[in-house]
Amino acid sequence: MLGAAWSLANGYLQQRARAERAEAAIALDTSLRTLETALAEQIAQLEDALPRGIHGERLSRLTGSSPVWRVAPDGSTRPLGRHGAPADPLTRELALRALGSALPQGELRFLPLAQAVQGDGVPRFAFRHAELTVGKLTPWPLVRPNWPARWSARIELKDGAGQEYGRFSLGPPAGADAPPWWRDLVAPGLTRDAPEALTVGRPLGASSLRLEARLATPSLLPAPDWLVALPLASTATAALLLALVAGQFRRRRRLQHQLDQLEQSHLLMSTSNGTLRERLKQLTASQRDLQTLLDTVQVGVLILDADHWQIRACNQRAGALFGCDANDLTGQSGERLFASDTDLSICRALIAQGMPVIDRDLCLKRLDGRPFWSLVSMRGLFHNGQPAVAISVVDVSERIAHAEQLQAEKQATEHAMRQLESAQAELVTLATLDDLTGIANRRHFMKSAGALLEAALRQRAPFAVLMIDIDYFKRVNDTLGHDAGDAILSQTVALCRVLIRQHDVFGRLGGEEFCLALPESDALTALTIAERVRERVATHPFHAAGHTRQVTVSIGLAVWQPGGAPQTLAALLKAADEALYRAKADGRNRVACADGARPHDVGVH
Ligand SMILES: Nc1nc2c(ncn2[C@@H]2O[C@H](COP(=O)(O)OP(=O)(O)OP(=O)(O)O)[C@@H](O)[C@H]2O)c(=O)[nH]1
Repeated sequence: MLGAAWSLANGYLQQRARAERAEAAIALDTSLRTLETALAEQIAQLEDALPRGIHGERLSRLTGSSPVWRVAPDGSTRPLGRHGAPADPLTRELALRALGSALPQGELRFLPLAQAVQGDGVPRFAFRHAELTVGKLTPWPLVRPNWPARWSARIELKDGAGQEYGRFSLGPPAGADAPPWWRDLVAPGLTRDAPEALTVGRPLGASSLRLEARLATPSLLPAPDWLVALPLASTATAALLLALVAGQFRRRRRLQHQLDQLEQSHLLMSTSNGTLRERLKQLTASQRDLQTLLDTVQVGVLILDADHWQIRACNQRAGALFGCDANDLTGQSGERLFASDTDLSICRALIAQGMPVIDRDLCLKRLDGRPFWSLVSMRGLFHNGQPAVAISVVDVSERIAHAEQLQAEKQATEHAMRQLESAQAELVTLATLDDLTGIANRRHFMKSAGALLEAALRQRAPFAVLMIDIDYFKRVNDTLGHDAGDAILSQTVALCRVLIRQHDVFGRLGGEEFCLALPESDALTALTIAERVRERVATHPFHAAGHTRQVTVSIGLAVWQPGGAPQTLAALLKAADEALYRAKADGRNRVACADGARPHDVGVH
């Protein structure tokens, strides 16, 4: 009897040990696959959230959460997801009541909410899928094979304030036979799509959403009938069984320890993913800020791929500059934006050599072919991991047009200034020079000679004047005509100008009468100059009106000597005029000195 009982117990225990090992392996495999699934989804979320270009699609918003509850052997539950809801007391209660000391370990996992904000501004949420994973089942001694039929899960969607937005259930009505999908659902590690999508048709508040999953209250499971026979076994068999059970419990603790380690890893991964998700949110926000900034600035920005110079992205200003929508500009060849092939070649060569193009005035072309001047900068960079070229464009057409207008106005002003100066010079000439001879007129001579005399008086330097008059000039006019007289007047002045010094002043006082002011000239110097003039004119053959004429001049000389009484120009000229009168009276073609100059007159015939 004892041997048979031992054999029976031993066989049973070996069979049970095999079953538990198989279950443990399944549990491990399930946990690993759960981790892989979570990891794959996080990677998918990361990829979805990666920026797709400056003007690409709107970035996906990471919303919702992936609450995962793990039911521990002591009946406690705790969330594994970063945003998981707190452990549900009802779930704990259910687990304890249903399973006693042989608890199933599993996860309720509702993966993640897909959110869509549609045109009416109402957010809609739907479960992508939900899964219930039972990590470990212990069929002995309390759980019967049909226990899953007594379970169901009710899922509620609530916001942070507890406002409910919808609910649905997983599982058959209590007491009904389990349909095939429910058996599949509770099979270890199996993931099942949610039976229906849940749509929330009204706006949500600012608070975040959370999911609550509750297990419906199951019936307490009755103990199997054969268990009643156990107290009838012998004390030794019971002791042996208890020892074997204790060994199984030790084995079970080891497996539990491994599962706890896995759980820790999962928790760590969830925490890391939460950090990553937070970082992605920040990146998304900064990307949004950057996009807003790019769309706000008045600088056109384009990103071209480095190989083909095809436009990958641009901001709205760039679209406006090139006369189209930014989306229409994307995909175009960047080369067609250049009005000059030479400019294009130079820019491409510089970028290819890794050199930036900084603030170049380039003529670019709108998509309809109209050129416009712009200030362009370019440099190479990496965009979405690919070598690219960033181009900034500032329209300077108005500035250049304004500069050209200013240049035209400047040239017009300069031309007007030149005309004014010319007119002014002409006026000065008219005001100061004699029309016929080109020497100073009477007014200008009086002014200039007066200034020279004042300087001479201050410096106590001698100052002389010569009054020159052509002899018998009336006869010239009468015999050769007035024009010939003009010609002889001009020629006489030209002869005299050759003989005078740079600082001397020569003027026509009227008619055929001229005056020469000689600064720093005493009587002898003035007399020498006067004599040269007289002789030069007298010996010059004048040609006028087809005739050759001899002309002579008479000269009156007056001098102010240092030490003498101060003289005025008028007084000096009067004295010179009186000397001239004497020269005429004495026979013309001679030089006569005023009183106080030379004591004698000089004459040559
Ligand atoms: N062609 C010409 N003749 C002028 C000009 N100004 C004055 N005359 C003439 O010069 C002549 C001056 O004559 P007079 O004052 O009598 O003197 P003159 O004939 O030179 O005789 P003397 O001076 O005494 O030797 C006049 O016939 C004027 O008409 C001028 O600008 N051009």
